[in-house]
Amino acid sequence: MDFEKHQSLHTIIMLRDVIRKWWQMELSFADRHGVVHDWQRGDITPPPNPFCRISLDSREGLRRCSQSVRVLHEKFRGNKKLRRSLFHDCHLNFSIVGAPLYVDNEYAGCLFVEGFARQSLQPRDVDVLHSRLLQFAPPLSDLERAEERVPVLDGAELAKLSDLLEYAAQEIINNEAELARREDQQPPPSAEVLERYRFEKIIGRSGPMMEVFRLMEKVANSDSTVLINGESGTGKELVARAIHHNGPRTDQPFVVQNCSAFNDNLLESALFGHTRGAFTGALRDKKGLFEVADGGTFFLDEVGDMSPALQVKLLRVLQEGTFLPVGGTQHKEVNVRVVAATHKDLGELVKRGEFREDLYYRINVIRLQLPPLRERRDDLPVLIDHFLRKHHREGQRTRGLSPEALSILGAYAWPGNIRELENEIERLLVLGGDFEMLPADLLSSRIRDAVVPGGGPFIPPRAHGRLHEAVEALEREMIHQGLLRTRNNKSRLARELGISRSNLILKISRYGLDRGLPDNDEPEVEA
Ligand SMILES: Nc1ncnc2c1ncn2[C@@H]1O[C@H](COP(=O)(O)OP(=O)(O)OP(=O)(O)O)[C@@H](O)[C@H]1O
Repeated sequence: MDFEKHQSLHTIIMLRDVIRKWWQMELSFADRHGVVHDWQRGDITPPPNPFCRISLDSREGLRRCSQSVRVLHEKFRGNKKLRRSLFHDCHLNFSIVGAPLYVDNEYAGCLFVEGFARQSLQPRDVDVLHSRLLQFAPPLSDLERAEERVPVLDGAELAKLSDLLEYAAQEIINNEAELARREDQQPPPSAEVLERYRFEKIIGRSGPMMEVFRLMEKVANSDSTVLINGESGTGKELVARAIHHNGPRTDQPFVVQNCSAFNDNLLESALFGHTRGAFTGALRDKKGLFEVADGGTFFLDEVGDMSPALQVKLLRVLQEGTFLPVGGTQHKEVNVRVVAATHKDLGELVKRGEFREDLYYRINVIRLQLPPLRERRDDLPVLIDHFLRKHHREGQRTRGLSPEALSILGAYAWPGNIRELENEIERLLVLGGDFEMLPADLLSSRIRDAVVPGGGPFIPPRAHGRLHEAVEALEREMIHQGLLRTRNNKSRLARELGISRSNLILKISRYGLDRGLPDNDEPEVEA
């Protein structure tokens, strides 16, 4: 959830004011990973509680405060039934109170207020507090005054604060639903915009692609860093190029580098260049790609595969526009717009400590999510048509696909996405010889077998015989295709089909569809 868009809500402004006036504390937000974005950005309003102020000021203290918030967040995340406020004691033994946020029944983060005591501090408490603080900060000179400034909330006050937090959370949830409703009602992108992307050869007219076009239109003219997320072959590079060509840097270079293509040393030298003698074989100075891209756009593909050392260097380029070539002693300056892409969940990598959190927030300014082809099947006919024209050779008859071939392509899960579809169509055209309509048996066996195990013919729904048998045949087919498409994710498929998970499992077993399928489904906690 993007908390920014709720900050200006009248109710949130009022509640924030009330919390400040009554208790001198701050209303804060942690996202669905338990990350407090304001703190990450260094945007910390100094709390009057001097112990908390010192803690938030120090690197280690901030880490411990964030960890304390994360414990509260884990309690919410671990139990979907917890919808009311909760308390937790922080690393300094003060209290945090938080209220969870749910959007579409999914946990989306929490609102919290921290840094208060639940009863007056005793001299012994102050000593303990002070000694904990000493673990990462210099001694406090005036302990007595510090102690007086700690907000103390008794039971009744605490109940009020919890109510306010729950109220604020409800306001945000309502606002989120309202924004989603308005988004749904937004008019589709203008004909001019669609024409432009058609020119860029980005084909798509499904809902998810319209959303992508709308966002592209917004980001193209800005200079902000963009993160494109999507499985392999979904068109990340194509979209990055279009963003570049539709923005002010279009006359400047567009440079591409895949971060998983080289080992660390080679990648560093490719990105940042090297000086003569920097390593064996470096016979002369060599410009890095960041320098080549100066003034233009740099598309960094598979950014999630960058080593920690290179992540530091990339962060510096993004924050300061400078870098040091390998073996160099002088920083170089560049003005490059970075469009990064990955098929990985960078948030997850951050949690596992494999991707720097500060870099994540720096590149995740605007995120474009490219849908996999299986989630935009409406685009299949236009994409097939596009690739039939694209790979049509001079002198060949214009050809189409037989209905049976089309229905197999329509049912296939396309793990390799548009790249796989394009290759398949190109292959069909080569193999098709003089066929007017390309038949299903020319399709790759991989595709035929996945759709109809054993490679038998695809049976379209019957239009004759007994109704209940035809309905059962259709139901079986839909579940079967769904299992292939979702890779056996029963929770997701049940949601898509609009039936309960237990009902789906019963049907799978009744139709004997559970044989030979990998069991990678995760049980879902029911709300
Ligand atoms: N919407 C689209 N319309 C037409 N062609 C597309 C579309 N999306 C992707 N393609 C084509 O599919 C192929 C793969 O696209 P691209 O290289 O941009 O994907 P990618 O997500 O960057 O893949 P990878 O992560 O494997 O590098 C390209 O030939 C591209 O032209």
